[in-house]
Amino acid sequence: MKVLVLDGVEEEGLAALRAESDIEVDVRSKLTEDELVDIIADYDGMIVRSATKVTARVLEQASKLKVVGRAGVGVDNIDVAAATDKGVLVVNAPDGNTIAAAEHTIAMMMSLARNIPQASNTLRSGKWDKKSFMGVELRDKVLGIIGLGRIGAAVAKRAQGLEMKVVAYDPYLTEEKAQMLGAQLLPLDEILKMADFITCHIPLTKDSKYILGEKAFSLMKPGVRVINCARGGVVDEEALYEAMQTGKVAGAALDVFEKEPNTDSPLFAFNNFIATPHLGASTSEAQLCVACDVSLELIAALHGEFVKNAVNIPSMSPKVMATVKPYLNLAEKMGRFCAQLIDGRVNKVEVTYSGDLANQEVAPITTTLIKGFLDTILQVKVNFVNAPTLARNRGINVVQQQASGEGDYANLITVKAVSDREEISVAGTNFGKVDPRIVSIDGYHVDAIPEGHMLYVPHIDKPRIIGPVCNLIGAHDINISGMQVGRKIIGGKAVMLLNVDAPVPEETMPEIAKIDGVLSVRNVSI
Ligand SMILES: NC(=O)C1=CN([C@@H]2O[C@H](COP(=O)(O)OP(=O)(O)OC[C@H]3O[C@@H](n4cnc5c(N)ncnc54)[C@H](O)[C@@H]3O)[C@@H](O)[C@H]2O)C=CC1
Ligand SMILES: O=C(O)C(=O)COP(=O)(O)O
Repeated sequence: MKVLVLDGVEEEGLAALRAESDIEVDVRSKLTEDELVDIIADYDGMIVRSATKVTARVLEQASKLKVVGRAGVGVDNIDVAAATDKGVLVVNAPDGNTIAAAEHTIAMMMSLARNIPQASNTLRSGKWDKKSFMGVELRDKVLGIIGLGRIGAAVAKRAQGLEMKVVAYDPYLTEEKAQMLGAQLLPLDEILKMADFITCHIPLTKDSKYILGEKAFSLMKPGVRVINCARGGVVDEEALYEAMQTGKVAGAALDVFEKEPNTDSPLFAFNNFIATPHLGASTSEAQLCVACDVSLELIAALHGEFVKNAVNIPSMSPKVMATVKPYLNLAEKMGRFCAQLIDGRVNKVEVTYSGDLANQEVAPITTTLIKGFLDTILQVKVNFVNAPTLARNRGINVVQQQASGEGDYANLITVKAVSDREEISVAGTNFGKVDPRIVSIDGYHVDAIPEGHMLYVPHIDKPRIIGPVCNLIGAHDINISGMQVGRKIIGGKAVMLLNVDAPVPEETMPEIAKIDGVLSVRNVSI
C-alpha cells in the first residue's frame, strides 16, 4: 500500500509507518490541486497538515484511497462530506499540538501586552525607543475564552497562572467541566462586554464563522485586545480592521487568516497588529507527536482495524472497542445473511440488542451489520464510513434498540428487516464470546454457523423433504457440512439451513423448489 505524505509532516514521526513492510511512504513537497488529482489514484492513504486542500475533485479520482490523515486538529482543508460519501476515512491527531497552540496563544497575548515584536523591530532598526512601548499587565485582567476545549482549557490553566480572571463562552460544555477548569461560563455578549483580552479556540463552522464580527466588536470594551490562533474566518478581518481603525481595539494578534497564505493583509498597516504565519502547532515536540499519532492511525486504518480519532465515523474509546470487537464479526455475517434472505426493496432494518449487549455501546455493531447488509447488494465500496449514509440514501431506516430483561442467551442480536414484500427476522449470538451462531430465523430455532455457502429451505414439516433436498445437492457432488432444521409445531411450517461446501447451482434451485412441501429455496454466501 502507498501513503502520500505532504505539507512537511515531521519525518521522525513517520518511523512507525515506514517500519510496516506492506506500506510504502512517499513524501512530496507541496502539490497543486491539479497535480494531486493526477497522482492520487496511486495511493491508499495520505497525510496532510493545513496547507493541502483535499477537495471533492481530488477525492473523486482517489479510487484506492482508504484514509486521509490530518497531522493536527483542524480538518477544514479536507472535504469530509465528500470523503464520507466515497467511504474514505478521515482521521486527525487532536492531542499532540494542544500545548503548542496554547503556548503560542499566551505568547501572542504577552506580545500584545508588551509590544515585543514592534519594540524588537524598532531596536533592530537603530532606535532605542522606550516611550512608544508602554505596556499593560496581565494580572487581574479578564481573559474571555471562546471555545473551552483542549486548547481553550490549556490556555485557561496558563492564564490562571498569570493571575488573570478567566471567563468562557462554550455552549457545548457543562458548567461542572468549566468549573473544574476554573473558568466561569457566560453568554457571549457578556464576555465581549467585560473582557480585556479575547481569544478564540473554536473550529470554523457555520455557527462560528465571524463569531467576532461587526456586532461583536461593537459590544467589546474599548481597549480590548483580540487573539485568534484557531481558524481564519472565526474573526471577520474587515470588522477587525474597522475596530482597529476607530481605536476600539487596542491590539490584535492573528496566527490564522481567512485566506492562507496571506502576506498582504490590510491589517499589517496597524502598528498594534501582530501576526504569525499559522505557527500555533509549529513546535518540534508537537510536530513529532502529531506525526507519530497520525502514523499509527494510518497503520490501523490501512489494516482494517479500528482507529482512535476518526472524524467521519464515531470514535471509540479502547474500553468500548474491547467490548464491541467480539460482536463485529457476528454482526457483519448477520447483515449479509439477512440481505440474502429477504425479497423486495428493504425500507427498514431494526436491530435489537439483549443480554450483555443491552447495556453497552452498540452503535459500531449496528454500523458493521449495515455494512454487511449493503455489501451484498451494492456495487459501490461499502465500509464503516459510508454505510450509514448509503443506507439513508437508499431510504433504509435503521433503528437500533436495546431490550432489557432476562433472555435465553448471554448476548443476542435480533435483526428485523422489512421490505415492500415481506418481513424477516434473524437472531444471532456469540457462543463463548467469539463463536458466531444464527439461533433463530423468523422465530424458528436453529443453531447454524454463519460461514461459507448456505442453503435456506423453508418447508412444511413432513417426511420425504430433507432426503430429496440432500439427494439433489449430493447429485452435484456438493458436500453438506452442517444441517439445521427448526419448527414450531409438528406438521406446521419449518426451516432447513444447510452449510454446503459450494453454492448449489442455479439450475438445481427450481428442482429443489418443486419438491412437495418445499416453500422456497435460497443460496446464501457469507
Ligand atoms: N493555529 C494553529 O496552528 C492551531 C489551530 N488549532 C485550532 O484550534 C481550534 C481548537 O482546537 P481544540 O481545542 O483542539 O478543539 P476542541 O474540539 O478540543 O475544542 C473546541 C471547543 O470549541 C467549542 N465550540 C465549538 N463551536 C463553538 C461555538 N460556535 N461557540 C463556542 N464554542 C464552540 C467546543 O464545544 C469545544 O469545547 C481548532 O479550530 C483547531 O483547528 C489547533 C491546533 C493548532
Ligand atoms: O492542527 C491544527 O488545526 C492546525 O491548525 C495546525 O496546522 P499545521 O499542521 O501547522 O498546518
